[in-house]
Amino acid sequence: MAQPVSLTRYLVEQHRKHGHITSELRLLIEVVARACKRIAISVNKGALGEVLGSAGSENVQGEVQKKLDIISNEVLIEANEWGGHLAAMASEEMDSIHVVPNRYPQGEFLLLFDPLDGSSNIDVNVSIGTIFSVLRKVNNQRGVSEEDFLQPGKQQAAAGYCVYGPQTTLVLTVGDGVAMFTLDRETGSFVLTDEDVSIPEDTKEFAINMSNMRHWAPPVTRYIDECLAGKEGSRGKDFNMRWVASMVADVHRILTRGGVFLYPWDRREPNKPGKLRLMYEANPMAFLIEQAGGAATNGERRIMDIVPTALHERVAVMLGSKNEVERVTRYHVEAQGQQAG
Ligand SMILES: O=P(O)(O)OC[C@H]1O[C@](O)(COP(=O)(O)O)[C@@H](O)[C@@H]1O
Ligand SMILES: [Mg+2]
Ligand SMILES: [Mg+2]
Repeated sequence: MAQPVSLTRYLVEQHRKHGHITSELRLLIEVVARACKRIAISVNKGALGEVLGSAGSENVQGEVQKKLDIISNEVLIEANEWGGHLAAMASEEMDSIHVVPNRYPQGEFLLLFDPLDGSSNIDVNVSIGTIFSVLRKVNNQRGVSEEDFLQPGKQQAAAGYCVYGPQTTLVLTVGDGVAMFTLDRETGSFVLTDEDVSIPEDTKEFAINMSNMRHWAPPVTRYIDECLAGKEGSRGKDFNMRWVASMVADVHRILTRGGVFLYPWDRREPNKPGKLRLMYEANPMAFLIEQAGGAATNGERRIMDIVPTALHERVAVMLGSKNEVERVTRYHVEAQGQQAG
């Protein structure tokens, strides 16, 4: 039987054989993976570890923080502060960037994360996760500032997530396809369990929070109405629906068996482009999805082409099986054309 391939060996091969990553980036990814293992331990303890429930505080976006949001954020900050060639970090749970102190020469990477995605699922024992994105610090002549982070997603050096579900699975791209690693709890290492992940171009499964239906824009209503009409409608096939309400779990399903995920703009908060965060959620997931042959747009344009103007910027998200994402994007473009005409 072939020897299992650990995350470390996979990264060493990406570095040595394929020249895709530097040893500094390899180290950084290993530190993030180690932090995810520690978060997985807290998640698994649940009520025994007193990690469930609210922390009684709010984050910069005005959302109530769960204890596990804060614990996961601290674990990631602590692990990466000394661990891996970083200039600074940014997190969904922190108001502003965290500059890595006193390092000479200054680290060349920027790390962004949603430390705990799917917070509403923590207390009910449903899959949650950590999402991360790595950028390069473009200008190394001066100190680091928030401005350094405002790069489009296409400039990501690496991205991934770790889903804490029935298995703990780390999913990673360094721009050379998507690989999945399952945590072997007996040995404590992430083992390569899937490589060259590929999303089918067509699907019969969509993911959207249907309770927001009355607030959607017409192109989203049109797309979902057609799915719901099934065999008898214009699509000529029946669709299934799934909504975990943890983006990591919904994206993991799509990377595993295809599907389309929509979190569109809606009328509840009309001044916000969407609910999900561009830098911590949409960009890393878009990178993974594109690397697996899928597509990711905000209904108008490729997510990874958007140049952010603020760290905590929000965005509408449509991602997954290519033909479905192209269809719902086309509906948005057609609706704009009608408005303009
Ligand atoms: O409860 P809703 O509105 O359906 O939102 C679910 C979405 O919110 C999120 O939970 C937001 O993530 P956080 O838990 O990191 O705030 C996404 O993971 C998910 O897709
Ligand atoms: Mg999230
Ligand atoms: Mg979160």
